[in-house]
Amino acid sequence: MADLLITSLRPLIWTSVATVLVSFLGVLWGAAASSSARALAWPLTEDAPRKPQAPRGTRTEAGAPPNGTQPHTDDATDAATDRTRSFVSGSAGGAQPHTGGSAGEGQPYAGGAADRTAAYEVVDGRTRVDLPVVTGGSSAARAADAGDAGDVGDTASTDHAARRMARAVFGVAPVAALVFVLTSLLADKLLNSDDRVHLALYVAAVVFALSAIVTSVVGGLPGADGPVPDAPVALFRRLGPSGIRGLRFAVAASALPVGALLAVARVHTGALHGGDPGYGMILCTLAAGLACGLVAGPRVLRPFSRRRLLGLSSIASALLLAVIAVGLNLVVVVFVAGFLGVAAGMAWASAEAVVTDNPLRVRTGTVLTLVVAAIAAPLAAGAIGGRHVGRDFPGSSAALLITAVIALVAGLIAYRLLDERTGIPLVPDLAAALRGEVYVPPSAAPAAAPRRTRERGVFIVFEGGEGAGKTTQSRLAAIWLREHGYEVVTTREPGATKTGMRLRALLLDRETTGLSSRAETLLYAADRADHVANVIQPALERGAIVVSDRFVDSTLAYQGFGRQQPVEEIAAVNAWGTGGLVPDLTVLLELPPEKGLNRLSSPADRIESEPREFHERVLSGFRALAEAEPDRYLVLDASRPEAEIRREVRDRIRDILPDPVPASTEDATSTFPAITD
Ligand SMILES: Nc1ncnc2c1ncn2[C@@H]1O[C@H](COP(=O)(O)OP(=O)(O)OP(=O)(O)O)[C@@H](O)[C@H]1O
Ligand SMILES: Cc1cn([C@H]2C[C@H](O)[C@@H](COP(=O)(O)O)O2)c(=O)[nH]c1=O
Repeated sequence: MADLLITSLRPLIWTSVATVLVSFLGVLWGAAASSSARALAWPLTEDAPRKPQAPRGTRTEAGAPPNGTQPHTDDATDAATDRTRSFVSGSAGGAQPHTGGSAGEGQPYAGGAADRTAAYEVVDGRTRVDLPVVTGGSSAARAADAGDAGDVGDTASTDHAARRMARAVFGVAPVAALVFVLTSLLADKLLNSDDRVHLALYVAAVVFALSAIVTSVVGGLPGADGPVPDAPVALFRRLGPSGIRGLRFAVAASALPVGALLAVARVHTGALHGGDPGYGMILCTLAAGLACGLVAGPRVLRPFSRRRLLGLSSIASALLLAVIAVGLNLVVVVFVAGFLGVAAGMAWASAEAVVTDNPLRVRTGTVLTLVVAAIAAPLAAGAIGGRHVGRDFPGSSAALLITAVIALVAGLIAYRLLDERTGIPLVPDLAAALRGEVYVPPSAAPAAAPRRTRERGVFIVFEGGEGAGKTTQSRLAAIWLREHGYEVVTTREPGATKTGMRLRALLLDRETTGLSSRAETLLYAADRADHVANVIQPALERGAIVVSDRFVDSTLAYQGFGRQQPVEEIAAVNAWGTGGLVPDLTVLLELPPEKGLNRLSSPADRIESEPREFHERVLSGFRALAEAEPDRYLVLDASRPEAEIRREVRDRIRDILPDPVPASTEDATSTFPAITD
C-alpha cells in the first residue's frame, strides 16, 4: 500500500520539483536582467522626457526677477501653488532674520533687500546658476533654471532608458519559452523518456511561457520605475565598510545552509529511509519556504531595522540547519527545511533592501555561495560518511552540522557588523515592531534635551512627510497671526540661511550620490545650527513668533527612522547644534506617503525619490515621536480639507499664544487684541 502511494506520488513530486526549479530559475533570470538593465543606466534616448529650458541666468519662479528686488507675497494661494518659493535670508555680515510686518504686507521669508541681492549674486547671466536660490532642490528644476538641460535629460532619461532596456530584455523571453517547448517535444519523440520527466518538462514549459508573457506585458519587474541606481560600487559604498563586510557574512550565513541542504538532502533522506519522495518533499518545502521568505521579507516587521532583520534571519538559517542536521526524523527535517527556506528568503530580501536599489550583487553573492556549499557539503558528507560518525549519526548529518556551525559564526559576525541600532535592546525593539511601531528608547525622546529658557517669543513647527501641507498650513497660520498683531517669522528647513541654501542644494540634488547616512544627518544638523543661530533664536529673543516648516523631528524621522540610524544619538547631536531649543508646539500633519507624493508637482528630489518603505518608516517615526511627547504635538489627519486643518491649528495655537501687547503697555493703553476667527 505504502509502495503504491509512493509510486503514484513520485511523478507528482518530480513534476512539482522540476516546475518550481525551472520557474525559480526563470524568475531569477528575469530579475537579474531587470536589475542589470537598471544598473547599466543607459544614456539619453530619443524619446526620453526633457525638461523645458529656461534662458540662462534667469529664474523660472513667477514674479521673482534675478535682481531680487521683488519680495514674495505671502498669501494662501501663493503658498498652495508655489513649491519653489524663496526662503531667502542672510546678509553679507551674517544672516538677519526677517521681521514680520503688519497684516497683509508682502513678506519674504527672511532677510531684507540687501540679503536677497547677496543671494542672487551667484546668478551669473553669462555662465550658469551655481546656487539653487529658489528651487525645491531638484536637480532637474535647477538645471532648467540654469538652462542646463543636458544634466536634466541625463537624469530623467536614465530611468526611461533603463525601463526600455528591461522591456527589450524581457521581450525575448517568449521566444525562449517557445524554444523550450519545442525542445521538450523533440526530446519526447527522440528519447522516449520516462512519462514523469515529460510531464515535468511540459508543466515547466507552460509555467515559463506564462511568466515570460506576464513579464513582457508588464515590461519590467516592480521597482523598475523606482529611483535610478548608482553604479553598484557606489551603492555598496553607501553601506560603509562594516556594512559591506556584514552583508557578505550575512549572504554567506543564509546561503550556505540552503546550498548544503540542497546538495546532501538526497543522501540524508536515504539515511533517514525517506528515499526519493522524502527528497522531493524537502525540496518542495524548502522552495515554498524560500518563496514565502522572499515575498514576506520586505513586508513583515516594517518598522524593524532591515539590517537587524538581515542579521537575525541569517542566524536563524544557520540554527535551523543545525536542527535539520541533528533531527533524525524525516517529518521534522521536511518541516524545518520549510522554515529554513523562510529564514533564508527573508535574509535575501532584507539584503536587497539594505543595498537599496541594486540587488544584483546580493544575488550574485548568494548564487556563488550556494554553488560553493553545494560542492563542499557532499564532499564533506562523503568523507565523513565513509567513516560513519556513530551509528545513528550519518555523514550527511555531520556535514550539515559543520555547515551550520560555519554559517552561525558568519551570521553572528554579520549581525554585529550590520547592527545600526547598537545600544537599543533587541527584545523591546522586536516587540514594538510586532505591534507595528518603532521602538524609541526613553532616552531618545527629544524632551530629554534641556529646554533653553527664553524670555519671549513662541516657536511653532510644522512637521510631516512629503506634500502633507506643511507649507500651506504654516503660511495660513502666519497670516492669521500677523493679522492679530504678532510679529511672525516664517522659515523652513533646510535652506533658510545663505549657507543653508547651499546645504539644501547639496542634500536634495539627485546627483548627490553616495552620501553616507551619517554625513546626511550632520549636514541637516549643520543647516539647523545655522538656522537657529541666525534666524530662529534672534527672532525669539525679540519676542516674535517663529513658524518653521520642519525642525529637529524631521531629522529624527528621516535620518533616524527612515535611514534606520540610532535616533537617540541623532537627538543628542541636534540638541547640541540647537542649544537644546525645542518647539512650543509641533503640528504633525499625517498623510500616507503615496498621497503626499502624488500631491507634488515638481520632479522628485533626492529624498522624495527614496523607496516607499523609507517614507513609511518616516511616517511611523513621526508617529512614535508624537506619542512620546503628546503635550508638545498636535497630530492632524492631513487628508482632510485645508480649511478644517487650518481651524484646528488655530485652536491649538490660541492656547499657547502670549499676550501680543506687553503688560506694561497694556496697563497704559488697556488694549487687548482678541483673537477670533
Ligand atoms: N489639505 C489638503 N488637501 C489637499 N491638498 C492639499 C492640502 N494641503 C495642501 N495641499 C496641496 O498639496 C500640495 C503640497 O502642499 P504643501 O507644499 O503645503 O506641502 P508640504 O508638506 O509643504 O510639501 P513638501 O514636503 O514639499 O514641503 C500643494 O499643491 C497644496 O495645494
Ligand atoms: C529638515 C529635514 C528635511 N529632510 C528632507 C525632507 C524633505 O524631503 C526635504 C526637504 O524638502 P521640503 O520640500 O522643504 O520638505 O528634506 C530630511 O530628510 N531631514 C531633515 O532634517
